[in-house]
This record gives sequence, C-alpha cells and structure tokens, in this order.
Amino acid sequence: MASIHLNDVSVDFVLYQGSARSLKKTLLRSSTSGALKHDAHHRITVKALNNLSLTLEHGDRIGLIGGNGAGKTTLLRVLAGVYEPTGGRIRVEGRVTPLFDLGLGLDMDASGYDNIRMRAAYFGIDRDEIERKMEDIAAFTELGDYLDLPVRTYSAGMTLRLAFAAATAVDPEILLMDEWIAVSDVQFLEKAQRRAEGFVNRSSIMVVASHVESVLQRLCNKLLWLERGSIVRIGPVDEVLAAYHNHTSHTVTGNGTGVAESAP
Ligand SMILES: Nc1ncnc2c1ncn2[C@@H]1O[C@H](COP(=O)(O)OP(=O)(O)OP(=O)(O)O)[C@@H](O)[C@H]1O
Repeated sequence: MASIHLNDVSVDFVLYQGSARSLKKTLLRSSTSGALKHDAHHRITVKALNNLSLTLEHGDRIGLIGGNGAGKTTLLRVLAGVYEPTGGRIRVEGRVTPLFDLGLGLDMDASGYDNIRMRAAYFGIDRDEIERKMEDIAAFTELGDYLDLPVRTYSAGMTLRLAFAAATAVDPEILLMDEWIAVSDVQFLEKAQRRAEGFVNRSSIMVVASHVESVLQRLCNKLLWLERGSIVRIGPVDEVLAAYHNHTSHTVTGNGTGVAESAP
C-alpha cells in the first residue's frame, strides 16, 4: 500500500545574486515569494517549504492550492525526489510517477523505444511485460518509425509525446501532477488527459497542484492550502476552498498573501 510521510520537511534555496540587501528588499515587496532568511553563512535564502509534516495514504487525492510562490511545485518536486529536503525527513513507499519535468531522465542518444524500455526497467518492470505493452505505447505516441531514431532527432513536441508515453508506460502508485497536464498540442492534450484521468482512478495516491478550481473539484477528495511554504489548512475540497475564498476576499492590504512577512 502506498504512503508518504513528511516529518518537519524544509527546503531552502540559497540566492547567490550580487546585492543581497537590494535583492531582499525587492523580494519582500513581492507578494509571491517564500519567507526570506539569512543562513549561517549570511547568505539570503528563500524558505520554499517550512517544517512541513504530513501523511498521505491510499485513496488520498490531494489538490495543492495557494498563491504564487506558496511552495506547491517545490513540494511536488520533493515528493518526486527531484529535490532533497534541506531539513526534516521524507519517507515515500510506492512507485512514483511525476507527470512534470517530463524530459528529465530521457537519454537523448537512445531511441524512443529504448527510452521506454529503460524507464520500465528503472521501475523494475519485467522485460516481457513491457514488450507486450510496447505496441499500445508506440501507437499512443503516433511517432511511427521515429521511435527507432535517437531522441535528439525529435522536435520539442515529439520529445514531449515520447516523454509522456514513457512516464505513463507503467501504472503509477503515486501520481504527481503540476497544473494537471501541460501540453500545448491540442490533439495530444486530449489524449494525454484521457490517459492521465485513467491513471488518477487507478493510482493509490494522487497529488496535483492547480490554480483551476474545476480541476481540483473533479480530481481531488482533499485540498492542502499552502502559503509561504507552510500548511494553512488541509481538509475536504469544499471546506478548504471556502476558507481560501474567504481569506483572499479579505486580503486587500498587506503583502497580498495575508501571511506575515519575515523580518526585513
Ligand atoms: N530553484 C529555485 N531557486 C530559488 N528560489 C526558488 C527556486 N524554486 C522555487 N523558488 C522559490 O521558492 C518559493 C516557492 O516556489 P514554488 O515554485 O514552489 O511555488 P508555487 O506555489 O509552485 O508557485 P506558482 O503557483 O507561482 O507556480 C518561491 O519563493 C520561489 O521564488
């Protein structure tokens, strides 16, 4: 059974830019950044996630909401293992399929077919099983003979088709999505959405970050509201949305998030 445990997880990004003082002032004027701090080396850091503790279990369909810079994408990347927490512990049990940063892990010198095989092997899928599925996966990409050629010969749209097909070759236990599906090719978008929708139903845990409420209402059974890297509220979709609306309609002054700024 899939599960995710976050215990006091933090992610700090160090900002290396020239004038730390003016940079900090600029960021503090912005309503959208995570909390800014000095680290032990007097560097300015952005606290993108701030001591997050959270348990997700089988059946959880979690929508992440919050203003720009709240930490949604950072949290997804931590769950995907793209970022290591800079503090705290994370334990993920189950096969994770991130449907973002799709190009990560593609071998540009290998063929499309071999990339699909490598992805399956990475997940421990039997060679025979993936060969049985290959015809369907290849048909899904509509890349035809290009699947025999190195990926570096593909256009951006073709690479995305392959990356999406390779990522979804194996049924996910834990499905992670940023803004549902970001594909610009309209015809492929419809196919990709149908495929992802099937995955949402078959996955054990799903986490999606989105600003689109109809997407959250359709896909999720819980919402997690983040601001400045901290959890404001987690609970049933309608309840959290009502609190979020109430908060945003009352936030007419201040930093735009209604959350106190860190000390300048
Ligand atoms: N690679 C990075 N380097 C420095 N700061 C970063 C980096 N990635 C994110 N941040 C900062 O971390 C904070 C959280 O960003 P994140 O992208 O997780 O927010 P988000 O909730 O996904 O925002 P949005 O809704 O605008 O996509 C922001 O202040 C952002 O500026």
